[in-house]
Amino acid sequence: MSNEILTPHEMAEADRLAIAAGPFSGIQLMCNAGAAVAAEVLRRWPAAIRAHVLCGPGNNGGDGYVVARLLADVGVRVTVWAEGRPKAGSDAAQAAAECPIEAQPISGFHPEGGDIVVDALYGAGLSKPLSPSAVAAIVKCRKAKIPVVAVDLPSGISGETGHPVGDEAFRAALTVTFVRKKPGHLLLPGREACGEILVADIGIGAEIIAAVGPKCFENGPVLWQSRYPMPAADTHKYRRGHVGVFSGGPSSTGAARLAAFAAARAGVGAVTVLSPGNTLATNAAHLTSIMLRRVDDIDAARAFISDRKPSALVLGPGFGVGEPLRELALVVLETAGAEVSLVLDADGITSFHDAPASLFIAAGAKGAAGLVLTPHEGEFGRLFPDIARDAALSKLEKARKAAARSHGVVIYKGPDTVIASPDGRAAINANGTPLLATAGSGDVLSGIVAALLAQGMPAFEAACAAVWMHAEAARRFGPGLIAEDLPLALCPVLRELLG
Ligand SMILES: NC(=O)C1=CN([C@@H]2O[C@H](COP(=O)(O)OP(=O)(O)OC[C@H]3O[C@@H](n4cnc5c(N)ncnc54)[C@H](O)[C@@H]3O)[C@@H](O)[C@H]2O)[C@@H](O)CC1
Ligand SMILES: [K+]
Repeated sequence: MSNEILTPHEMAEADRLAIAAGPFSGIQLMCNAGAAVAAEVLRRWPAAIRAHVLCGPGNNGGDGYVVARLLADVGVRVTVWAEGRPKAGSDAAQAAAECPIEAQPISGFHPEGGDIVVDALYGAGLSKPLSPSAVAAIVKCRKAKIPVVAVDLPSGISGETGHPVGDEAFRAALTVTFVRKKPGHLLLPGREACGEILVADIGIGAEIIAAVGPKCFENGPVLWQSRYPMPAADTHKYRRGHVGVFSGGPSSTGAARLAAFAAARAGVGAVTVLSPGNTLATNAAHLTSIMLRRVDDIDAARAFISDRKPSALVLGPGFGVGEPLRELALVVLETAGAEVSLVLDADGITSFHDAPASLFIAAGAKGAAGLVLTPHEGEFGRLFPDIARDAALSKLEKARKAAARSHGVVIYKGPDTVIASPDGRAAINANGTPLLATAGSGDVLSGIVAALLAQGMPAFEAACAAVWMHAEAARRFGPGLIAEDLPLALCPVLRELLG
């Protein structure tokens, strides 16, 4: 299964190229799409008494007329409820003409228990909030508690953003989409409105998708496994990279240790916690295989970087917001060298609230260290306030703009984490779990990212892999998870990844 994601615009381009290249015409693609939906309805609900097919005026409705015809052909009692009529001469008009069932106005739609609803009102072409009669249909489905199968997307949800275009959208038990997923299938709340998602092949081949050139992917091992650092038989600890984690002051050392433990579990050969003098004893009491070095100021940080040549540094977790952090981050970016990466998290992001440009300029300079930023929603708003405020942008587009501006890979965290690279590539993570909404889980993520960077994985792939592994570890551990559990919970995930 391919992991590319097509924006609705790219999907329209794929349709156009496919129709031009043949062998399928527009109406044949529509028939293939309708056939895929009808087959899935029959497979899952073989005993359904009656199917209601809601058809809109565009090609989504066209798919619906095909579904209605095919279900009726095999003896299902089908009623078609239409909102608007297809434009004369369109593929949808042909599909409606070939459907033997007379469409009735959607206002008369009245489902009952045991029925199935096929929602083919609007898909990629949704351009405004749903009409009152479409909203009434949603309410009737909800009250009747009957399964809804969405064609392409639950009507009301934007395929671009995953947000409802108005106040209401269908909630489907199953969404059958075509060719590839769209961002709205993976971004919240669209993901929840879709129910189970099935991607049907309608005859648009991989060469057409390659010609469209999508740059967005569903995150998963297929995307990055070939770049995953496999330890060679003759490796030794420094060949597996060295991560340095800056510790905070006396009351906040735990975050750095969480990142350090996670980095160690994620396969880096050596990890050093860089600790101010007043926290050395606390850190020492909790560390065994992880090294500890006193770092009280910029000079000591510079000395560590030049003596011990770490390949990745984590700065921010528990460190404290302010000028010392800003200075340290800029020194690392400006002097550590392009072979070193800096993961800036938590306080590391908030510290640049008033001066984000200084960070972005330093990260964009020739020879600068690599930068990975890991903001959650609040931190994202502090670093990129104008992008965060722009309601027209999807989370995907926000992350992409932030990556381009900051010259860093951005991990925009949340239940639908988006990872974006300054080169325009992006991935939407789909294995997130509410179990990760626990204190310290972000520190662990930073440690995993740093470990993969330190082992030579390219930054975008390292960020994607870390996000996926972090969520996978949480899922497998299950309820009761706290951040301390996550590093050890990585082991079964790694066992599978490393084969
Ligand atoms: N060749 C193709 O392009 C294919 C398209 N397919 C289907 O085509 C769909 C996209 O078709 P369209 O681009 O025609 O878009 P839609 O069918 O989603 O809707 C477009 C029409 O609805 C109107 N409209 C949009 N929002 C409305 C609202 N809230 N209330 C009232 N009217 C509204 C628009 O003005 C336009 O007339 C896909 O979602 C998919 O289901 C499939 O048949 C596969 C092949
Ligand atoms: K739909």
